[in-house]
Amino acid sequence: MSFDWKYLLSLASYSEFWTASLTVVWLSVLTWCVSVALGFGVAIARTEGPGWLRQLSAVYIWFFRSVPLLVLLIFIYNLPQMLPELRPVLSNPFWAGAIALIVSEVAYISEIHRGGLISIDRGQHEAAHVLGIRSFGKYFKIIVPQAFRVAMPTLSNEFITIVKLTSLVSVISLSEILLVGQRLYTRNFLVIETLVAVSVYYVLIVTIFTWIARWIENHLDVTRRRATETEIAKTRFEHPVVTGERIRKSDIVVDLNRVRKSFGDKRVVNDISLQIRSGEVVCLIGPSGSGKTTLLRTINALQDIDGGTICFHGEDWICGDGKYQLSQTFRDDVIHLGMVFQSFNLFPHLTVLENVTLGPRYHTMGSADELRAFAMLNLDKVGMAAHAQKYPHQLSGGQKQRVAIARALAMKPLVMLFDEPTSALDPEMVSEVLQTIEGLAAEGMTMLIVTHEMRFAARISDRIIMLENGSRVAEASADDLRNGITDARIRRFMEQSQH
Ligand SMILES: Nc1ncnc2c1ncn2[C@@H]1O[C@H](COP(=O)(O)OP(=O)(O)OP(=O)(O)O)[C@@H](O)[C@H]1O
Repeated sequence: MSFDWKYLLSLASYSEFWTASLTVVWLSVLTWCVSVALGFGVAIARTEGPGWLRQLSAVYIWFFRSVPLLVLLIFIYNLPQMLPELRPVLSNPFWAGAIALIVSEVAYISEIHRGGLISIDRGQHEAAHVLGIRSFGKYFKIIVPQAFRVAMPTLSNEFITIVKLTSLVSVISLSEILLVGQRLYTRNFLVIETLVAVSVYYVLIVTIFTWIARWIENHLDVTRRRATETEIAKTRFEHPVVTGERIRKSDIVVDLNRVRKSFGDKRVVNDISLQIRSGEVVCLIGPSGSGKTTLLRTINALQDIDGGTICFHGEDWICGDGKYQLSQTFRDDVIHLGMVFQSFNLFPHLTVLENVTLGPRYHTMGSADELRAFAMLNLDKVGMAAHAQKYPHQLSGGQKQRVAIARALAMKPLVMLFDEPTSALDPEMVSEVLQTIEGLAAEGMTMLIVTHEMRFAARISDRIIMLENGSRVAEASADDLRNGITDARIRRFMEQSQH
């Protein structure tokens, strides 16, 4: 028996195949889109939810990955026998098929999303925290877009799997491509030719969607975008003083009282009390591992404490005595503490301008035009206005850190916390960041800075506090800094660090 080419070619214009192809496309797109959306919910519940929700999502994933799709299809299609009220929906093979596919795919796709979610650096969550962006906004604007980009190649692969899985829906009589083919060859017995045509229709669909997926992947990949510099008229920005003139006020902005923190058996912060007054610049110095970063991070609750209390502007803020507790206003007020991280923690999927406006826009701190203007003003202050339309990967380390400073300033903070802002920078980029911080000090910004840059610390500080093994061991006052540091321990440490 010879291969019937003429018959095969005639199937190219067989309208039932085209109708069935549209059904397959519609069913696959619907399944993929709904499963991608619901899968995110399950993945977030599995990674971040309370214990019971994590368990529930784990059981869902385990169960529906174990049940064969064919069994699920037949079960759902026949469910109206038990629950007749479901008949209007489930007696339609398209909807029964779509529901079975979605229920099964959510289990698989949520695991793909989980891979994307756990690949996102912890620093992204921390940056959202210090900008006061709460869970929903954080996931919607920061985490999910990045996780989606990471998961996209596997998700597009899953789409192709779904296209092929739709052929199983023929068991509940949905007229998809395979069923149309089966009906044909049971009439004409041209099995091979008909199955070749069936395959060609599937290949066509998969090819078109592979192109579309590649286009989406490329579109989401910001590293492919060209860097564009923004033309800036030099006189355009007026720089208001950030926190008023540099006057020593008596009001205490941050007040730490006997703060303690241990990791396991190791006491990392040991009964530290520290007051920072408005307009004051305090540097924390000390050997590596002495607890400087941990102490700084307790102030905005990036790190919890085991004991002691922290007040912000005279109000109870964090309590570590007994059960660790944040004040009721903490979530609203945390935006008044600007934070600059060692590793910048810029949002890589957003432009420089979008990075700086994200927090103020989330908190509706003004109209879009006002926020854009204020962001440009802050970018100009740190010398980055010309780079407003670039993405973080298009910047040097020093430039990234200056954008991070502008992002913190855009929230109009009352105090800025710097966690070793130059440690991740090449030596030639350190000075540009230090100059920016010195500019803020000159404007009267209240700052607490963890640094290993001793000359900078001596130049900029009103006070230097030295930690060792988690304890506050020495202090250099404003007088000391003006007239020469008398404390031998600080002097020795600063001299050693400069060599
Ligand atoms: N999440 C954590 N879990 C366990 N141990 C931690 C954690 N964070 C910090 N530590 C430990 O706490 C100690 C103090 O760390 P911290 O980063 O506060 O020191 P540091 O003075 O800032 O050091 P460096 O100057 O090197 O950054 C170190 O021994 C560190 O290993």
